[in-house]
Amino acid sequence: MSNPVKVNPDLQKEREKCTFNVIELTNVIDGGPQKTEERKKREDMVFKEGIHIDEVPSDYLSHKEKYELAVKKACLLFKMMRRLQEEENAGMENYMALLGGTLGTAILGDGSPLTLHYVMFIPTLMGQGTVEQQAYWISRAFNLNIIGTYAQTELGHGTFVRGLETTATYDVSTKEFLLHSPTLTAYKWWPGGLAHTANYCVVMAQLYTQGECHGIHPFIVQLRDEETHMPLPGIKVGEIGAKLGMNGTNNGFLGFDHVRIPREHMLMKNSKVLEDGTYVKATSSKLTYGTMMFVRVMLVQDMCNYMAKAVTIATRYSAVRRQSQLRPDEPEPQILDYVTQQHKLLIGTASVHAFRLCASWLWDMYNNVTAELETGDLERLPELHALSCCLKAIATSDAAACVERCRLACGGHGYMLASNLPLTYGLVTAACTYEGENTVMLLQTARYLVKAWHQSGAALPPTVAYLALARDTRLTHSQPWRNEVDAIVDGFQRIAAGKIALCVAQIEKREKSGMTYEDAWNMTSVQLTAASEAHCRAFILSSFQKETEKLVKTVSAPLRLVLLQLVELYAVYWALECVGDLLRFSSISERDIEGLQNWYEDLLVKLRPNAVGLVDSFDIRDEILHSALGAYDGRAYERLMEEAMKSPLNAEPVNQSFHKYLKPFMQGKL
Ligand SMILES: CCCCCCCCCCCCCCCCCCCCCC(=O)SCCNC(=O)CCNC(=O)[C@H](O)C(C)(C)COP(=O)(O)OP(=O)(O)OC[C@H]1O[C@@H](n2cnc3c(N)ncnc32)[C@H](O)[C@@H]1OP(=O)(O)O
Ligand SMILES: Cc1cc2nc3c(=O)[nH]c(=O)nc-3n(C[C@H](O)[C@H](O)[C@H](O)COP(=O)(O)OP(=O)(O)OC[C@H]3O[C@@H](n4cnc5c(N)ncnc54)[C@H](O)[C@@H]3O)c2cc1C
Repeated sequence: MSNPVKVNPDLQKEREKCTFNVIELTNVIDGGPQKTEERKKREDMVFKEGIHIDEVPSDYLSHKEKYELAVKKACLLFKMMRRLQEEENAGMENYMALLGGTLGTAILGDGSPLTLHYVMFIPTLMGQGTVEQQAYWISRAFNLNIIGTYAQTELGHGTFVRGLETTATYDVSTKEFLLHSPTLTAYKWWPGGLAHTANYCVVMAQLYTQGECHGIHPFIVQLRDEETHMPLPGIKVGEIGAKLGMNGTNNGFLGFDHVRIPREHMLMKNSKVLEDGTYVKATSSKLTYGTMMFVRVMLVQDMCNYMAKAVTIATRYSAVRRQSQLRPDEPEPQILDYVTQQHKLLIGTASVHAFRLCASWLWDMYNNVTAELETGDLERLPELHALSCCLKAIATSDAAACVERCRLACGGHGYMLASNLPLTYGLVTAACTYEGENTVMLLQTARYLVKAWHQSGAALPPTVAYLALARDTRLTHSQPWRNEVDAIVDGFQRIAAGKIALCVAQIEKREKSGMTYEDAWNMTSVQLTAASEAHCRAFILSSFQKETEKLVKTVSAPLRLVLLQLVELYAVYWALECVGDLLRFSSISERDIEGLQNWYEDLLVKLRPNAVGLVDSFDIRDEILHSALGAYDGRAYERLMEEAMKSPLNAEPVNQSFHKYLKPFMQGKL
């Protein structure tokens, strides 16, 4: 971390009072000193290229210019990556390392038109293509000889994948599929990079062969001529328009008018259509949903990157900003001294650690289950699906709440685009919808939980094993409450189990009163999402605690203390947020709640001196933070003024609209 000459003195003092070694924590976060060094080298290399430098801040560009800049940056970045690949023979892992961390969030800016190529097109080729198909397509895609995207969502359907309308009908006479959009609502709508960037794409379409529909399957379709980039005959493609955020991603629409593709362009690792039109079924129809699961798993880590950025910006700014009066006759305090401010920010820091550990746990599970799937073992797929759905939902919604809280914590200056908090919010809130809308994701997990509830105890998979214990109602309120992290984890498991039990009972009651199962489910769905959230919170809390306990065995005593305080803070924060549920489902009392509140306030006091050290340890460079408020040197006011001077309106003292409109209007001549 470079230490510029002039650092704001308040920020400097914060750093001096930090009780642990910031670099030690950075190493822990990166996975070891070696990894920190590698990351820093990658960052140096990228920033030396100057790809991140904008002549004019992109906020002042038009929609079209923003797209053109995003394409330019993506090309420069990949030129560099190609060079790297040649020099160091680096593979996909290197791409992930480069773009998967906070560095990725800086280079991609307000989204990139090539993200979908890497995040979904290539993974779909890898996960859904046969060995021959992979050999043919992956190297072309990896070298960017072709650019692809993932076209699933349609104007009429996003969530309900089974309801997609695009058809792929096999014509045995020519051994081709006919891609067609029978209605306006069948138009593909949303895919990133689809509008003007991709020349190929994976299309999810209803497969028809021998007169029968077999559900949705993936097909590779060429969209544009490889030389002229003109859309091919029968392809209607364009951009869907300006959005709340992600305006660099070039989201598009796509319609087909009887477009023919060779039979070999159906990705056939799982299901197949033979030359004579015979359909061969996959071991599970849900394997087609594999890419979505991959991205959901990746998103949990991605959300940590955004939360870490937001909380770094808001915490440093809170150390620099002085406002109001805390004690009479004393100077205005740093806003970080207000306990309400600590309450807003420290939970953000703790959340980064909690989700980081869960993301890593989930990534390992994903890799293990994927390896099992390769051998035909599908046993753990439902558990992984249930966990990735609820973690995707809670990570994205917590991240959106965290970024918004950080923005509000910066007062008016947080509202400035120069703070980088609004753009970050735009990126994060999009993730609440894409890759499975959050309510829908929670209901998928609830479906699994209800099933698990009906299973016998011995057969329960590890992440729901606690249900067996909690199902024994005699235990529910028998144990006295203790104000300890263990008790809070146990309390959350009881909340989850209690809510699932109530949902199951409600559904049964409603069915007995004559409702169909589906209607009873729908009537109970508000409670089902709450049960699912509680299950997820129990999982996050228990993983955060267990993984941190393992981790602290290898760190110095001062750092151990701080990391354990973060676990406590996270646990007590959520216990207080869910105090009604704890009263309902655990043995907690009013007195215990007072104790919890005191414990929480004590933790804020203990963590306050380390607030800046903790965000410094995320080691996010200024180029990545891209914020006038959050830079390492704390020169927030100077930077705000410098950014204001970049406004095109400040290029001239009088704007032409004065002479054209204001003056005539003021003089009654307009
Ligand atoms: C220069 C740059 C370079 C960059 C390089 C960067 C490199 C690295 C940097 C990267 C950082 C990251 C950045 C990210 C950026 C992202 C960008 C944006 C991406 C956004 C993409 C999208 O937005 S893309 C569309 C996603 N669109 C959905 O997400 C639809 C949701 N909708 C469903 O997903 C289904 O529709 C839904 C509801 C399950 C029902 O499906 P359904 O109706 O068929 O199923 P049912 O409900 O009937 O369930 C029937 C049984 O299937 C089971 N099951 C269901 N799904 C299953 C599954 N997946 N696996 C196993 N089992 C599954 C279920 O558990 C039941 O099991 P059981 O019967 O045993 O109970
Ligand atoms: C920025 C962005 C990028 C995207 N990129 C891509 C891409 O690259 N490729 C791609 O294919 N798609 C992409 N999408 C589309 C995205 O995957 C869908 O928007 C998402 O899956 C939600 O579907 P929907 O828009 O149809 O919402 P809807 O399903 O219409 O949701 C609307 C409301 O209905 C509720 N609802 C729907 N079904 C249920 C249910 N069963 N039970 C209870 N409530 C329900 C939802 O909770 C929500 O409140 C992108 C979307 C965004 C915003």
